[in-house]
Amino acid sequence: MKIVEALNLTKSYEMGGETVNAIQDVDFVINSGAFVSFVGPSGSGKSTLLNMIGCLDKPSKGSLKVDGVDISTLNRQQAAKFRGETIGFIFQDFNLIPVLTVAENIEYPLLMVQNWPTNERQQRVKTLMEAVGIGDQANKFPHQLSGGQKQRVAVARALASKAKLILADEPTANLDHDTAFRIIDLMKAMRNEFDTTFIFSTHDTKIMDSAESLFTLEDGKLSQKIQGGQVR
Ligand SMILES: Nc1ncnc2c1ncn2[C@@H]1O[C@H](COP(=O)(O)OP(=O)(O)OP(=O)(O)O)[C@@H](O)[C@H]1O
Repeated sequence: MKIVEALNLTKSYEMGGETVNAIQDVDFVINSGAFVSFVGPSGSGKSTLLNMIGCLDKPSKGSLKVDGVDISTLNRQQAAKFRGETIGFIFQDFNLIPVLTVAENIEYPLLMVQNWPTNERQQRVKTLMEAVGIGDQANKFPHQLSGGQKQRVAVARALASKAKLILADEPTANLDHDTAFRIIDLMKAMRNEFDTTFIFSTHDTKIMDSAESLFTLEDGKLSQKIQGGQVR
């Protein structure tokens, strides 16, 4: 099943009278359950592309379907609901809420977006903390954690509401090399365990080898794919 399908996808920005084509006429398909990376240098369009897949931004031209929904047809409210139900996010700077504990950070999307009963919520948080290897950190606050531990919390939070698709924009950019590999391995293990799809971006050529499918972006164009990805 296709989880993301892009056809002639283009995103342009107007800057001081000039048009910047951040993504230019890109076609690709990502299947459910894939572990995919978009790789490219700074400014190649990775964030622009992930923001569109995450329904945070709309295409200028072409079509983009996520879980079968043409995202350009959604208004702000519909996009927010769709995101909450379908997509989890992992950020390079972790984006944990500093005044909440580890367990509360993971629980947060279940409270804000989905109305789960208390006992199910707590069980879900416990399961995820154990799955990502932070079962003993539940009551710590983000500032008491290492970078790798913070990103483990963020991975658990992204999985909390059973998202079909997890988007991670440069998830290893603020981690040392070994920790970066461990986080990518963790994401892959979580893909297997929780039956979701992971799409991450990176400019790190060593990290990208961990992806099962790889798309290369250059100046907003998809120039290459390796392994199981499909560029049409
Ligand atoms: N809101 C915006 N307004 C104008 N131009 C933008 C905007 N967002 C991105 N761009 C331009 O689009 C191009 C792609 O940017 P994008 O942030 O997607 O690249 P990236 O590959 O994610 O880079 P990085 O690795 O540095 O985050 C760049 O030329 C950038 O300057």
